[in-house]
Amino acid sequence: MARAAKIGSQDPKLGRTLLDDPVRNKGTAFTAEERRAYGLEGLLPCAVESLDRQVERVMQHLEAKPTDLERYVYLIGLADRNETLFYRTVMSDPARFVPILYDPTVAEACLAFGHIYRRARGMYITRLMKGRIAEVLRNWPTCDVRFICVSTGGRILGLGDIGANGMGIPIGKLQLYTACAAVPPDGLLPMLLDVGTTNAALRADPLYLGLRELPPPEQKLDEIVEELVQAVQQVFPGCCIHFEDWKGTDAIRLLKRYKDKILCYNDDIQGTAGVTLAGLTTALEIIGTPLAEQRILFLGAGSAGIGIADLLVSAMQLEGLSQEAARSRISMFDINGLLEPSRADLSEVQRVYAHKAKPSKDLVEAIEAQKPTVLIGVSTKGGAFDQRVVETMSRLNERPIIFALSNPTDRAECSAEQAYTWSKGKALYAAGVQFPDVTVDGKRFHPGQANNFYVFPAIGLATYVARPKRITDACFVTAAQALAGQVGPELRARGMLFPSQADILESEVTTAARVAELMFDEGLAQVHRPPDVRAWIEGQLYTPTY
Ligand SMILES: NC(=O)C1=CN([C@@H]2O[C@H](COP(=O)(O)OP(=O)(O)OC[C@H]3O[C@@H](n4cnc5c(N)ncnc54)[C@H](OP(=O)(O)O)[C@@H]3O)[C@@H](O)[C@H]2O)C=CC1
Ligand SMILES: CC(=O)C(=O)O
Ligand SMILES: [Mg+2]
Repeated sequence: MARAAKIGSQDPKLGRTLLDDPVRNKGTAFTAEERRAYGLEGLLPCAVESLDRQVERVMQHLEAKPTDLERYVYLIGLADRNETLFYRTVMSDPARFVPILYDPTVAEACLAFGHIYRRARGMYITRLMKGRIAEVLRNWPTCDVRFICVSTGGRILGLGDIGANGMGIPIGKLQLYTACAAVPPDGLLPMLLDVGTTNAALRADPLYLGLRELPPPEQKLDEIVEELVQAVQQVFPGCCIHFEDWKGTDAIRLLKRYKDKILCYNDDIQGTAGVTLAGLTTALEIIGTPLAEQRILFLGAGSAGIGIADLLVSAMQLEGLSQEAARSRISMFDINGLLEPSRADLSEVQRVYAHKAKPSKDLVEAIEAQKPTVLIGVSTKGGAFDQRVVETMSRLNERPIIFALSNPTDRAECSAEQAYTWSKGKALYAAGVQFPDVTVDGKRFHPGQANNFYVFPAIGLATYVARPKRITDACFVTAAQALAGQVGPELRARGMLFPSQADILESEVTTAARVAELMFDEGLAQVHRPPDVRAWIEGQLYTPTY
């Protein structure tokens, strides 16, 4: 589905307006006829170029930039000038551009957000708007908003609380809905719920763009969130709220509160769980043992850790274990050590993974005691899987599964090179970022990238087409199964646990089709079921053409 040029009027003054509108601007691709009709003559050089020629120029500009952060700034500027050209560029080579628009470059962009800021690309809601949030939402120029990705900036990647600087994440996540899954970009609204920040350095930065105050207590935060959620239902009915990168405890509490009440999901909890289950499914098929027989140890027991653990429990139950037996196969270790019943600092959701064991603050000691077959890092602690950790896992297991999921690159619990070298090529490894290939003893390994971008754009696409009432946990299990099903023998032989990023659109559409089928099967979808779901989805995909 190409985006309509939306040029109807014969107003000769329209030209300037068109050039300033990123959705309708074609730049040098306006034809001679259009230039005459819309008062564009003289406002452009005489060459009339194709979209592909324009992409060629963009590629040259990008080539000349010295860093990925500068490429990021350039691409965001391009999106502000000409959205079609922006998406044509990034969709032409997703494996190259996803790491620039998103993880890991977006981390640098967020840290420098107030300094590289050009223009607002979404909405900023603050507590100062309390009582008027619906009125403020109406300031957004379109009422057909299909997705809001909202963060408080309370936990951005593994960077901690960076407040309003976190806006880079909702912008990037929604750009990936389109760049990876061809969700039409018109109805996507990035949002920063600015509740202040605990980050004193940022509050003192003269170029910081957010509220310079500490976040409110939980109850006050929840009141603002409740008003925002209700305002979204009123102003943008049918809109899906995608929660992203909130402080872990807020993320878990709010998902529990809203998941059965409104159309929403939390990507860090549910999307991450989906991609991890997919990677684990593939890894276990390579080894040839079922999930229900694994012992899984997490480093980190926050929103991502709990989300993954809970979904793994559901998946083990599908393999026949009771909930209790499934939970008993999962242990967790956080900043205060192994989760066990004598710990007084655990939340309700953590307590179910606190099994009777000797208290320990030493990860290697915990590994020796628990004998995990799978080690998953979601701790934000770069380098936490040191040589002793990887060697211990490799001594205990013929093929240790080691997922170092913390972002960005320097927060990964271990690098691909470390995992393959220290395990002597035995590890089945994935990380949140894409590490380069590694050669150990003459064998080349292609590390997996277990990042939720394999899942959330597909959930977005399925939601876009099927308009479900709710997004359930089953949607994420289905997404994981669909994703794992796409890693055939040839990819596995290369050590790959996920589909190739060069084929990301194909992968997301395949996953979305399975999720949409489930939405119809479970009575969640609110549109008429078509005879061929996949073909029906393909007919609604955005293509960046003029
Ligand atoms: N690859 C992917 O797709 C995704 C990756 N992530 C990454 O996972 C990480 C965690 O995210 P999330 O769970 O949402 O964050 P949270 O803040 O909710 O959780 C972090 C957890 O790690 C623990 N922790 C902190 N420091 C250490 C340490 N030094 N040693 C052991 N544990 C520690 C925390 O303990 P305490 O609470 O006591 O401080 C907490 O349990 C982030 O880096 C994020 O980028 C997240 C989502 C998706
Ligand atoms: C990838 C992601 O969502 C995160 O690191 O928070
Ligand atoms: Mg996230």
